[in-house]
Amino acid sequence: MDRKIPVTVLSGYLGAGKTTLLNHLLGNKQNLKIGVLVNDMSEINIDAHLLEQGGLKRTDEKLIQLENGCICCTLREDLILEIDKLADLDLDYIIVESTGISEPIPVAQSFTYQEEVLGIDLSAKCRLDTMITVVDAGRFWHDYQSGESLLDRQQQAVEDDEREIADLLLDQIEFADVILLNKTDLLEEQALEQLFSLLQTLNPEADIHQTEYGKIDPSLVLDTKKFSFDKASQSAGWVKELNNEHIPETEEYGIASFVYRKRRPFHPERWMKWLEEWPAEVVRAKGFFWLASRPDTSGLLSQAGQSLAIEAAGPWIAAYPPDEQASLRAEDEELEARWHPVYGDRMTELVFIGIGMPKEQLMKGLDDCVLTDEEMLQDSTVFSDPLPAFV
Ligand SMILES: Nc1nc2c(ncn2[C@@H]2O[C@H](COP(=O)(O)OP(=O)(O)OP(=O)(O)O)[C@@H](O)[C@H]2O)c(=O)[nH]1
Repeated sequence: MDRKIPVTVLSGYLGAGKTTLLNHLLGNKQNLKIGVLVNDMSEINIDAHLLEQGGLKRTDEKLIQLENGCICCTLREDLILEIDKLADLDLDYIIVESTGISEPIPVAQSFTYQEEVLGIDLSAKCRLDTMITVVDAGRFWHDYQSGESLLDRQQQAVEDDEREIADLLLDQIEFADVILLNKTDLLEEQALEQLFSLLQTLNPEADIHQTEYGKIDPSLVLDTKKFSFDKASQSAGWVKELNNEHIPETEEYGIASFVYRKRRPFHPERWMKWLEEWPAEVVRAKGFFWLASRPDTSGLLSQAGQSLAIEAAGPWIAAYPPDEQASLRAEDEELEARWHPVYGDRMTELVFIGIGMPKEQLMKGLDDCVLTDEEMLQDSTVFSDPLPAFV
């Protein structure tokens, strides 16, 4: 194979307008021979005439529906198998419409390595070109703030799928190369501009376009050469803030972000209380925290809408035996640069993105959660810790 087939993957929550966009692209594809992989839990609703007529020859087009119904990590084998089949046809382009509940990262990963069980290496035949996420302007806030899981809505991929809808929406937004803010007809101008600015803050690397019924110039979403795995993993606004690349603020709509950095641990009870009274203005928060009662392990906090999760982010290097600490510091310049003579790498670094956030007040509230000078002298075991165990 002398040329790798470019692939565009469409993501977006259920009903956002993926199929509408796909139909639009198929109807405006000029002379491209496009293979389509639809992975839809509901019935396929691509206009039949777009596949049969409109210059698309049956042999050129292939429409495959995955029987298991969903492109998720568990079902990735099906996806790889079917794209591999498509790639053997004489196609110019492949478009994959993933289900509204699939996470984009596992889908993108399928294009980057040799799948062991199947022995298929898609990266030899295909090139992931663009990850598009379609956002429903009319429903975004409703879904994001709903506090519901896929399970609540009976939309889970597998029986015990407890993913929160807000987390899924964010994964899809933060990993995209191109975001289509679709259904712009359903939102007032002002609210639309605000949502547009928020999307820019959540993913400063993405191209964002406003669309109605997915009507977009195909060259903005096909063969853009925008995808790179490393770039996509680093494009989220919170990652940029943590890396000290401050995202420009859009004063007009009150959208702002800041990082809270502190080389003092949180008092578990005061931190828990702060989490329980989560400020409504914060739309997205993510980062690492140091908890006084758990001096060996760093915590990872991730909030999206009503969904708030904490988990272990790995051991603090400062909890390692001194010789191991020394060798790790010698190997890792970045670690060495932020090493503190007393606390080592232990510190809190949390990014907050929100609308109309009272930054000073929030910073003050967080400062009140960290240990006082007196408490700093106490042993980690004296603090009662109501937070859930790290997993
Ligand atoms: N008002 C309005 N409706 C739209 C727009 N784009 C799509 N729709 C409608 O929204 C509904 C869902 O669109 P689809 O394209 O099927 O959405 P989808 O993302 O493919 O949905 P799933 O496959 O269920 O995940 C359809 O009734 C569309 O006609 C738009 O810009 N404005």
